[in-house]
Amino acid sequence: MRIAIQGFEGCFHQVAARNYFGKHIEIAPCASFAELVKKVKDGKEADAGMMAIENSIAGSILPNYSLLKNSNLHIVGEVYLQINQHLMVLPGQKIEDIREVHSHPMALLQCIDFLEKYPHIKLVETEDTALSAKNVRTKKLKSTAAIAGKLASEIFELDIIAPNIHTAKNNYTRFLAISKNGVEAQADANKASVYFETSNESGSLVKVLSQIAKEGINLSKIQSFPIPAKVWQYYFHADMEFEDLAHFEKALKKITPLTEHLKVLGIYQKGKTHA
Ligand SMILES: O=C(O)C(=O)C[C@]1(C(=O)O)C=C[C@@H](O)C=C1
Repeated sequence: MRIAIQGFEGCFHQVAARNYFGKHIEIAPCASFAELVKKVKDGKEADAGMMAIENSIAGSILPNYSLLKNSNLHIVGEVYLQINQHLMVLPGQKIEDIREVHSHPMALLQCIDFLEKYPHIKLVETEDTALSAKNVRTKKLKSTAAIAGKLASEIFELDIIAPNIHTAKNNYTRFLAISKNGVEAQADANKASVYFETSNESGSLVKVLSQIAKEGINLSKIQSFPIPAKVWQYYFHADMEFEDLAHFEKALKKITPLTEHLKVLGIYQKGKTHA
């Protein structure tokens, strides 16, 4: 299988893709999330994709929700990956020599408490963690450090001068497995992602949420987004956990009349939240 990922050799998406799809996949690297979605959609270079959606420290990757909604791709699964961020440099460099730190914006956000201790160091956002590490090595960037995972430090032979610099010990990123053609929901599926709109009147969202609770569904995430064409109106993305497919289908029937434009993005099996 060819799996499109955001990032390049040694990045966290690669690890997530291997964990989910298996060791023998072929990776189709992409410089942005938009390119990832495009590759999965046109299907010439990728059969499926792996896309980060939220992180336990830095929060939701908001543009990815809109990318998903607009692409008509399907969510077929999820994977949670523990993320350990390290500060790495060319051998011999010390923290006092560093003037710039390069990494993916989500990785920089995960390490913001550490980075605030060095206000003179410039933060530079890049396509991904591993590419930042690669650039330090191939361009011989002496006063530049990269924030990336251990795998990248090994591939690009960089020294870790500050290990585990993410703000909280438990740092997890949730990734979604996405595909052009949805797979038929399995009877043992226990999670679904949907989006919907509600009318802009008092209590309309509460009615939906109460119905979800009444049906015994666990709402594991809800996120609101502006609807670009309708100023100050919002749509909602909701992740729901349930017992089995029949349980979800029953609840969905009750929720649908309370919403507008409801769409199921995927029905899949919940990923393991701890390594
Ligand atoms: O830069 C990488 O290594 C990535 O795979 C990207 C990414 C992200 O998009 O959130 C993946 C996991 C980590 O949260 C940090 C960065």
